[in-house]
Amino acid sequence: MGSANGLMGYRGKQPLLSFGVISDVQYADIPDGRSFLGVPRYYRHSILVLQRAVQKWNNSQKLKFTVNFGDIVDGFCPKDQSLSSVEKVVREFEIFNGPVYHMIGNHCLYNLPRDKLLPLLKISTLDGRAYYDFSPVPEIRFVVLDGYDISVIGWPQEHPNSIEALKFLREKNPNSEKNSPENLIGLERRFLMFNGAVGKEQLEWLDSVLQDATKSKQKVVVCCHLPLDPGASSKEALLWNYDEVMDVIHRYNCVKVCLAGHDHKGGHSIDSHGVHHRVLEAALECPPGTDAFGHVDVFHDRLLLFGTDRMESTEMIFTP
Ligand SMILES: Nc1ccn([C@@H]2O[C@H](COP(=O)(O)OP(=O)(O)OC[C@H](O)CO)[C@@H](O)[C@H]2O)c(=O)n1
Repeated sequence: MGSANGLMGYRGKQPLLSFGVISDVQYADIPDGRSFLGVPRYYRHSILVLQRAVQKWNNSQKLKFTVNFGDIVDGFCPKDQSLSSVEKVVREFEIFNGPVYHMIGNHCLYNLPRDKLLPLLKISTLDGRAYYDFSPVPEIRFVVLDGYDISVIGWPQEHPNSIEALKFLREKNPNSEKNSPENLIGLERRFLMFNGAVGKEQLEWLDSVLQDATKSKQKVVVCCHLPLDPGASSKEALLWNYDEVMDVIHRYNCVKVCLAGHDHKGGHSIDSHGVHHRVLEAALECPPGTDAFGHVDVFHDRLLLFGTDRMESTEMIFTP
């Protein structure tokens, strides 16, 4: 993924800023298991990966903040331990010497509803919304999307977003098991219950943020638990309306990189408009003693992801 030489060549140059990344910790105090497709999952070890990440980020002394790409606690966590487990993982993040920006994933929402989860993750938005942006240096803006805005998980059943999601899912996925992609063809395989969509209001908000970033000559990094490009991800892991989100992004030239989690094996692509998509490898799938986290150096013309162990390093040179 990317060129190791490129990364080495840039060592020693001063980035605009650096930040830490980790995804899909999916901690639970339960024995090791496997995914639906048989990939081993190490539920107790994943928090050790996070601890080593925080230690390394703190030792580096150069990271301005860190980003958690969602799914901090696994859905198999016993429900009477959901709250304490989320608190436990959040406490580990808080050992980091700087701000931590969280986003929500499906597994977070299997454990706690939005009204309980968002305050713990310090996502202080209105009415259960979980999208926001921030600008750590004047030249760069980060946009964090809420991929479960329209979703059948996390909202009360009678919430309009939950009703809209159920209607959509029934239309798009005829299987009685709505997490099953059976008989769905090609990109239709993303219409699964464990995914979600960005709603109309959020799309409008995204458009206004990108308009403002363009006016301010900022380069933008978009972060979302769910991947936004089929080239970087399994079809089954994509945001339901990744195409609508990318249509908004492609109206502007300011978004240079989209980062995501959810598809645990990771991936990298450059789309038709030159936007990089990097899906991060999951902490959950690290066999004991191995790691998957990293830090990103941001330059005017590129992002360099320095991955540890199972997280691949990636050079993402911006398309002008
Ligand atoms: N083909 C599949 C895949 C999964 N399921 C069931 O869906 C639920 C969630 O799956 P899970 O793998 O736990 O979801 P993650 O968010 O950890 O991972 C993301 C995906 O791997 C993206 O590719 C669970 O109940 C599975 O059993 C399914 O029925 N059919």
